[in-house]
Amino acid sequence: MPAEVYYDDDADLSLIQGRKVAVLGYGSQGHAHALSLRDSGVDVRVGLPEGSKSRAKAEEQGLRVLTPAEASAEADVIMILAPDTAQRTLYAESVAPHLTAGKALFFGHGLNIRYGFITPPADVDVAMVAPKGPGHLVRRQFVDGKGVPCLVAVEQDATGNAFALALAYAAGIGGTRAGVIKTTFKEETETDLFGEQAVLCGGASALVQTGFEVLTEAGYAPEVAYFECLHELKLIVDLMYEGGIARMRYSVSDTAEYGDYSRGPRVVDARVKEEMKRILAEVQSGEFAREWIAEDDAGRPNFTKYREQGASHPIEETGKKLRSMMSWVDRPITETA
Ligand SMILES: NC(=O)C1=CN([C@@H]2O[C@H](COP(=O)(O)OP(=O)(O)OC[C@H]3O[C@@H](n4cnc5c(N)ncnc54)[C@H](OP(=O)(O)O)[C@@H]3O)[C@@H](O)[C@H]2O)C=CC1
Ligand SMILES: CC[C@](O)(C(C)=O)C(=O)O
Ligand SMILES: [Mg+2]
Ligand SMILES: [Mg+2]
Repeated sequence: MPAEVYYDDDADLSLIQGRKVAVLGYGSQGHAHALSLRDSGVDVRVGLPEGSKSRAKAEEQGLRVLTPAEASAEADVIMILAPDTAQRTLYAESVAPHLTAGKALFFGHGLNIRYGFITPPADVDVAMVAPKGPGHLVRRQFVDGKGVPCLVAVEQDATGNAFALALAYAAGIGGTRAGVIKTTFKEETETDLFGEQAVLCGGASALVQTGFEVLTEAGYAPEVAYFECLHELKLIVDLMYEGGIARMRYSVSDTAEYGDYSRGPRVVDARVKEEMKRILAEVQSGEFAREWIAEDDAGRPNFTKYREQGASHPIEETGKKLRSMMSWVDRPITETA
């Protein structure tokens, strides 16, 4: 069944302009939501712990910063944009005591609701506004008068108005300029986790690193391998983004197109598809979510090791050198914050 899509004309921005909104967290998503809501005429406060390094940034950008508990007490729409692993404790200590009947609890990703780490009371609205893109792009698009498409879902509709309120919130961050798709917490959470693990982050990183290793181990220059396996990937993905895989195949040489058809399925073969299915099953059963929360509770020993290994991969050193020669590429990721 095709998804239902909503645009600016379907949203009533005044619904969110008439509420007090607390954005808890001021990272990638938090800064984009808080600044864009404010610019859309919404009464916003940011909730951050006393020692948070994000406090100074939010204040510098003209936002009122309170503790998460103070912000939750004051607001009637509370958007949780702290890291997924911090949300359980943040909710229990600072949000739940102030979550009185008729308030709305919003999320940017459904993990804590989907896997039962947070169970809100029955008399509040529970909804999600999840931009399908990184927060810095969400903000940049909004400032440019455009928007990043969002997913909107309602888990609990205590007031009968939860979807309209979520749609208004999505309009406030530019989402309805691009299109908002109605989904469920289950669908958003499971597809988001699968997508970032198997394709977007895990799959793509492993593909790039492995291609780079094969070329450099065979004696080719790391700089040439970097261009082939990482730099040009953006150019290829941009073509897919603009017009699908067909547009990319139209634009590359016939030689590349034949290599794509005849060799690509040998790289991502039936074994890889089976592994993707196992990854999806771990997401659906909650095995991944429980593993990740336990990893965080234990102080992230594996995460830290993986991060160090990734940072010391030879492709990073080569990339750093090459990107410094390309001024248009080497720009800070926090430029919108
Ligand atoms: N990154 C993205 O683009 C996307 C993220 N999401 C979802 O959005 C949510 C936020 O993720 P993301 O923006 O990446 O997070 P970030 O890690 O970028 O930022 C987290 C923010 O929360 C603050 N924070 C940490 N602990 C607490 C706490 N206990 N109370 C309040 N604030 C706290 C951090 O402050 P400090 O500076 O002190 O660390 C920081 O400002 C997640 O649910 C994620 O899955 C959804 C779509 C895309
Ligand atoms: C692809 C990663 C993501 O799901 C996102 C930016 O949408 C995330 O969790 O950061
Ligand atoms: Mg995502
Ligand atoms: Mg995600």
